Amino acid sequence: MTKLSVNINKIATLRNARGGDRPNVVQVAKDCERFGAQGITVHPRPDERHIRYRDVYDLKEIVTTEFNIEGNPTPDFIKLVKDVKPEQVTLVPDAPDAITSNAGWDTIRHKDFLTQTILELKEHGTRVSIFVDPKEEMVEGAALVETDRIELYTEAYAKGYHANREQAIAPYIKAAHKAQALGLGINAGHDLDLDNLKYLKNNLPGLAEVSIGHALICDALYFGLENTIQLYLRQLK
Ligand SMILES: CC(=O)[C@@H](O)[C@H](O)COP(=O)(O)O
Ligand SMILES: NCC(=O)COP(=O)(O)O
Repeated sequence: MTKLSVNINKIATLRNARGGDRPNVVQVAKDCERFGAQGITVHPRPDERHIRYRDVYDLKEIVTTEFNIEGNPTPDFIKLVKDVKPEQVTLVPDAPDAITSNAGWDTIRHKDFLTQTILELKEHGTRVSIFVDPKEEMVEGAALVETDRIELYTEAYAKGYHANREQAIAPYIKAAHKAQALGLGINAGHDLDLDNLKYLKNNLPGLAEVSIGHALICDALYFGLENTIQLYLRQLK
């Protein structure tokens, strides 16, 4: 079964727009779980443009499914994860000023740093996933840094889907087969939506979890949050 983890970054974007507490991030997370979400994902960025570190502590108290914290493993981020002890942490090599995540780890070049960071986090009882491009050599590198899972960065798939979905998914299938052969769990995320999700799910072997935020929250503006979560879950059946 492929689990749906709802990324609620954009709820915090809307909340921050007025400086108040509406929409309430904690309440939305509770409702997402009540509507069927099998996980909650947040990506606290150094500039706290959307999810703030305070939100992460508050969410830890109420998330009853799986809490997945994504981010660049800066010292502040590592402290946050150690304090909160989520079910999963996903390490992403984002530059502080990146408008959004835009690359996977070079697991070969950063082998020592990733290994040390991953072991430190696993010692705190958190499952570790690392954000990687669909390149077999990067997956091979991931197997050498003690990570539990990889998260395949699906922006390229989403961009190529409408033009030629067979071509768009091909590197992801190869990367997933390589990950399975190496005993790595497989997550996926970034720019997944109601158009491209089912094809990914049906063709990617061993897909354990998708984390979806931007498109899902945009869809909820038209279809409502409960209905939208149900629509995404139906794509994963
Ligand atoms: C790693 C990943 O793909 C998501 O966390 C994405 O980066 C969402 O971040 P924003 O909501 O800031 O775009
Ligand atoms: N890891 C991907 C994620 O959490 C959400 O990405 P997106 O759906 O907002 O592009």
